[in-house]
Amino acid sequence: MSNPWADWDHIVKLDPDKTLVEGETFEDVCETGTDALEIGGTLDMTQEKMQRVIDACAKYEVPLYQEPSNPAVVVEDDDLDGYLVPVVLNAGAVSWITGAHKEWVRMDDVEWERTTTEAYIIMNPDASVAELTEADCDQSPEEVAAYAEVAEQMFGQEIVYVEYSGTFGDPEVVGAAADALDEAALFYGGGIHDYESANTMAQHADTVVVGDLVHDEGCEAVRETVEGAKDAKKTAAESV
Ligand SMILES: CC(C)=CCC/C(C)=C/CC/C(C)=C/CC/C(C)=C/COP(=O)(O)OP(=O)(O)O
Ligand SMILES: O=P(O)(O)OC[C@@H](O)CO
Ligand SMILES: [Mg+2]
Repeated sequence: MSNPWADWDHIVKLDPDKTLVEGETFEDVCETGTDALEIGGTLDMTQEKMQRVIDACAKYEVPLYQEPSNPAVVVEDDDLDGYLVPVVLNAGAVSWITGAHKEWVRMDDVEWERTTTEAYIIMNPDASVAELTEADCDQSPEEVAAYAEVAEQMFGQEIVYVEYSGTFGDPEVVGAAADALDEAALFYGGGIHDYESANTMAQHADTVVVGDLVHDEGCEAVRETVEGAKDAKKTAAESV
């Protein structure tokens, strides 16, 4: 798989278990200016719910990726541009590092040319994803940087994902991860809710991921985060 995310500043992550704001459509989401859609969540995922969102987004231009939270929810669909499959580096339960993946490969004919892993470092202990994976979220900036380096240099990961799902994280942690990476892309997600929060994290991360906001506040709020992320990239480009 080539890496289209090299051009992504902003992703909207759609949770198939949540609804859009009343009166809004997936077309509105696609028109926020986001660079890609990732479909996934931790709790109560099913293939049917995933499929519904894929079908609703298929006809728009924005690249569409599934982020499966377990092998049973993977949807085979040509409308998807690909699969971004988490590997949780700081999981307490080894299943989320390799076990689920082993089962997936055993069960399915994985389309490797459309599949890339995301090396997650989970940092918010209150997130469902932290509970599920029994993640050890007590990590200093130096430790997160070390995880990022391990991901890229030892495990050849193309994407490292600093995940604060549900809360705005520490920019110092994200900056440390960014400094540790050479070629790998750094995704940041968690608590981005306005221009400023998107702008701050996009100064460190290559790509910011916006989740809850689209479901809770809607597309106008998401559009502001797109602007915040894009402005951070513009400013960085101007200063070199
Ligand atoms: C091998 C395959 C196909 C899948 C396994 C993939 C793995 C390791 C998943 C574990 C981590 C996980 C559940 C990632 C899903 C994406 C994610 C982090 C969503 C954020 O979820 P939360 O915001 O915590 O959950 P809710 O919004 O559902 O509460
Ligand atoms: O829902 P939020 O807090 O925006 O987090 C986005 C994403 O990183 C979740 O996997
Ligand atoms: Mg969530």
